[in-house]
Amino acid sequence: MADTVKHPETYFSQLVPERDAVLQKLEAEAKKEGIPIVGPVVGQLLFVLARATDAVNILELGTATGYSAIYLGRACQPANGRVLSLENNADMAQRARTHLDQAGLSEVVTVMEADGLQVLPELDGLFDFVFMDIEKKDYHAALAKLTPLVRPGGLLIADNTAFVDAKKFNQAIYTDSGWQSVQILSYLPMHSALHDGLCFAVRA
Ligand SMILES: C[S@@+](CC[C@H](N)C(=O)[O-])C[C@H]1O[C@@H](n2cnc3c(N)ncnc32)[C@H](O)[C@@H]1O
Repeated sequence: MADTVKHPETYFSQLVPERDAVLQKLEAEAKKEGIPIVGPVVGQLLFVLARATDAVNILELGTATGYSAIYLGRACQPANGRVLSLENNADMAQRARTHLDQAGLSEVVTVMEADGLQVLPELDGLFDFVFMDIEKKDYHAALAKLTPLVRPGGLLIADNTAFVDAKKFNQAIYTDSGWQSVQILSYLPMHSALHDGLCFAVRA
């Protein structure tokens, strides 16, 4: 059997991607204020997947201060893509807009102050890529509303699916023939909850 590194958590923590000054500032604020941002590993994962899937029409549910939106915006910017990010807290939405401006992404990412559950049925267009990171108890209701907005072959990523509140969503996407999904349980260095889950699903 092949040798594996002795302490994978320590080892992979040394390989966490570098961040620029704006992202580092948001990480410091998140730590100080207890804001549950995705952190640099999931952020880079979103970037890689959005870039790899050539996503140009991206939807995010749950902006907070704009940390994950920066990764999504940077992923689609070269292809002239756009991100619509929904945030129901007015103060957070405003902070995110300021940060996205500082990151040079104000033309790429639109932060809409709205309750995702209410506004989803009113949205037009088909999205290539959706990142869901709102209250986990609302994932199940959000799934029904966002499904018609995802193009066939589009990707849905849901964060924190190891939270008990996400179980109804997990069961629904597992059994829904309209989605092909997979859940990963992983050590994610600098992720908000170290031994958490992530769901990846592609629209049939
Ligand atoms: C986990 S944080 C988002 C973190 C962000 N994705 C990041 O990694 O930088 C969740 C955010 O979703 C917002 N939120 C919760 N329920 C929502 C809803 N129904 N519609 C829109 N935003 C919601 C909260 O106010 C909070 O700012």
